[in-house]
Amino acid sequence: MTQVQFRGLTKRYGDRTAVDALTFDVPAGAVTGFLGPNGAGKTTTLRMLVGLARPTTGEALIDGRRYTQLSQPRRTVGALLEANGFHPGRRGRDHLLILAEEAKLPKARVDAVLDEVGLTDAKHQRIRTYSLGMRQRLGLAGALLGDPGLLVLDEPANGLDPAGMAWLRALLRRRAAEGSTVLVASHVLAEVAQTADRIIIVHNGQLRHAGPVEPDLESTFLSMTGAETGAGHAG
Ligand SMILES: Nc1ncnc2c1ncn2[C@@H]1O[C@H](COP(=O)(O)OP(=O)(O)OP(=O)(O)O)[C@@H](O)[C@H]1O
Repeated sequence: MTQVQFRGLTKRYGDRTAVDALTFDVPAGAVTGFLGPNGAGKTTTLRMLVGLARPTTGEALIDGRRYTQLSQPRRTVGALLEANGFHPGRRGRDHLLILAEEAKLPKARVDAVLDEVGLTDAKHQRIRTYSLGMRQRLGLAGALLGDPGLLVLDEPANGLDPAGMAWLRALLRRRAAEGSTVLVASHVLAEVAQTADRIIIVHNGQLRHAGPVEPDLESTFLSMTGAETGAGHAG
């Protein structure tokens, strides 16, 4: 069971505060949807959780430690933050083999995760030939490689077709049922309503709401994020 805690987490870029004193917990054995308008600070928060950005103040803790203090990060945390960071000329399976080798994970995990994300038939294709949805699946395969107790996913449904979204939902539900901690940032409220147990809503870097998924998620979201929601706060 992997516990995640945010304590006064703050990130400033110059005089812009992207993440503003966020304090909340993410429970194990559940899918937590992380919601907020464009520019609300979701990606920055997740990047700090997985050690890709340094907090200005405060901390993001995984089982009481910062990401950089974890002894086996890939076995503890699986992250999908952007599906563009691939070498286009590399084959899907080779990409995962390199990750496995770096993390000292058994090669057998590569074929297991390729199967889990439905890419077995495409594993020898070069990544440049992959569709966006296939890249998302490859990114997820990388996140699953170390069989981690915590999944941190930023817009994982991007580019997935309806069958892909149903598959992703089942995967996240299964992981949570097995005791994993699953934190998913998304814009797609309908998808979150179907997948998540709990929601966190942020706006202007601040926590606006934390609680179980409610029947009318859209109303909750709109009231917590105010009239600015539709105003295109793309940062
Ligand atoms: N490297 C950076 N330098 C300067 N400002 C940044 C940087 N990264 C993020 N920001 C700013 O921080 C704020 C939060 O951005 P962030 O990407 O975390 O929001 P988000 O909730 O993930 O948005 P979206 O839903 O559009 O992906 C925005 O105003 C953004 O412009």
